[in-house]
Amino acid sequence: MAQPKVWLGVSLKMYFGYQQTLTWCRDVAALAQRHPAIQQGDIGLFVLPAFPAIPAVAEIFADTPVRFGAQDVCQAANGAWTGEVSASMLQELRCSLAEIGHAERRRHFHEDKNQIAAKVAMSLRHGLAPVLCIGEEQQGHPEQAIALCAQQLAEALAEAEHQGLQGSLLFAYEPQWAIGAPQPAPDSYIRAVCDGLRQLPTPQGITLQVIYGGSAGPGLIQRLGGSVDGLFLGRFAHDPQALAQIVDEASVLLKEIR
Ligand SMILES: O=C(CO)COP(=O)(O)O
Repeated sequence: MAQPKVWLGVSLKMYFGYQQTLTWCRDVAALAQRHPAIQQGDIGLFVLPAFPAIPAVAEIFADTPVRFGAQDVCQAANGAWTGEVSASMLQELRCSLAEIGHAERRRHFHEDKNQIAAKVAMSLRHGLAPVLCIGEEQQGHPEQAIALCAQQLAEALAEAEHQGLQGSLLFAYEPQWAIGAPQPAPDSYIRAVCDGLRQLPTPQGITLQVIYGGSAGPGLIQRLGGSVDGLFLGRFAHDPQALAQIVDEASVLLKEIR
């Protein structure tokens, strides 16, 4: 299947309970069913619920183009890794994506670059597109952010390159200072950084699309224009109507710029 021109992804983090997750996903499934740009594959919608909800979410999205995946994946294939979930089990559950290296996991669970590189490789090995989260801690100049992200991207892809793995990767540029904030990073800042990130080299056989996350919500995708390949949403997609508005904005943008 061709890659969508615009991605809209939502991580539910640990905000919703089980039933609340399913109710929200049913609303998203209905949105996907009625929206031509999603049906035609121009907009790729994906949802990352908490692990226990994945089988039920898979049922809800079964007859829709909505992709789903996990918020994390184990770096090891299987074995004595209490509390972890393997890439192969996610594959069995029909996940197509695995989020890796979110700032909250780096902060609370001290995930380091070696773990992240191993998770990227493990995901690609099992046909899961990594949603690789990278972003600077403090706001500075766009050039500094690009340099730091470039280094983190190279580190995250090192193991996959070493193993000669192929696949597509979503690079979620998430400046840490803009996550959980009242508003996203300034438009000009996001555009400058994402324009730079889209030029970064990748190992042969690995393709990359850049999406922005960090207090993204209605109005942002149009302001960013063609500088990003989509958005990675959190809180501001909890209201299904807000998500529907963002989908509408993305389809207007597609008509304008592509
Ligand atoms: O971290 C994010 C997406 O994974 C962004 O979350 P918020 O949009 O809630 O800041």
